[in-house]
Amino acid sequence: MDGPLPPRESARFVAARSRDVAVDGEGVRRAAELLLTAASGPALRVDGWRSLHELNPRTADEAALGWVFVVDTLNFSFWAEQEERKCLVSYRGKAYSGYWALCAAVNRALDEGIPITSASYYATVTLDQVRHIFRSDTDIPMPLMEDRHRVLNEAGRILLEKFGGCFLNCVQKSEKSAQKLMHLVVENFPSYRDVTEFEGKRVSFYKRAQILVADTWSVLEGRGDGCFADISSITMFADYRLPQVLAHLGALKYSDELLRKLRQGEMLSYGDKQEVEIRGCSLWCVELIRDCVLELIEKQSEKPHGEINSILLDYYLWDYARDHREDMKEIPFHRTRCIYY
Ligand SMILES: Nc1nc2c(c(CN[C@H]3C=C[C@H](O)[C@@H]3O)cn2[C@@H]2O[C@H](COP(=O)(O)O)[C@@H](O)[C@H]2O)c(=O)[nH]1
Repeated sequence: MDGPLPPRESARFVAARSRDVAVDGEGVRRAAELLLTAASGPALRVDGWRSLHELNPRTADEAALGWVFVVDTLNFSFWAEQEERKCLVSYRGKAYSGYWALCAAVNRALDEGIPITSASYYATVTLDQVRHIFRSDTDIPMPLMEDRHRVLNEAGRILLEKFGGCFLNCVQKSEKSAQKLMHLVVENFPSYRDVTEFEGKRVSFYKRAQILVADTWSVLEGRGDGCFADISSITMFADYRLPQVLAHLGALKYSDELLRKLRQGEMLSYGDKQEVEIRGCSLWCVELIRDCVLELIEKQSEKPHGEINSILLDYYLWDYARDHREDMKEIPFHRTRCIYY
């Protein structure tokens, strides 16, 4: 059986048939203009990944890649049932939530002498140890703890069996191709197989596999083993924050029926028609925004130093969503519990 449509083609297919979610041309242009103002700044640069985020690794070595691999293996489903009662992890005097709580817990474990980024450790780590490592300051635990334990054991065992326990070996097998690395990850690590069906077609968004490639490129600052010739073929990462910020910017429109569901906090299952429409249209929307940004850059005199791609636009929009949480309260995010995003 042939594989699923690749992410970009999946998004195009879904967006063309979507009924409850639509990409808005005017909103795409407005979002592109917002991003253009950032294009010459530090945010839309591959070396921004480290300098802008204090929890990210300070080095560009094998240990840093090991950190990226274990974090992106667990990079899913942090949203809380009630925004005011959520998992928090304090690290070096600062409390973090969501994705950053995951990073803070990993760094806290390393400081405590727990080798959480070592495959030989997390291949056999127990559920109780995982609960301790990712413990919350509040009485609200990080969601899907049992799933986190399972995917950690699975990823650790496979990394030991197939790549000598070292993610750098997997990166080097990709021979500086982002697509090859993404497929190596999806073929070897089942928890990364973000594939579903839409109107009879198998579609893929590969959110965690793509962000793993992007974070590998970022932690290596696009140099050496991270100098991927085809890095711009990686799309945005179809999570639950990007749709929210794209809707907030007017680039994505929801039907009244879907908006009512989202406002009521109704859960959508992974693979539901409306859930796939939200993810597919978001991915397609960022592709159109990128095309628009590149068009606008063509028209202006000074050019940004490096290539603007969907990864850098995604990172910027994701950070924007976190910084504008208050302004976005009216736009709910969709609630899906799964290990894929
Ligand atoms: N589209 C996209 N989704 C991303 C990321 C990140 C963090 N990555 C980079 C950002 C800074 C670092 O430099 C990392 O490289 C996490 N997520 C997703 O968001 C959700 C968590 O959200 P909240 O509950 O608010 O923490 C969850 O699905 C998580 O998987 C990204 O960048 N883009």
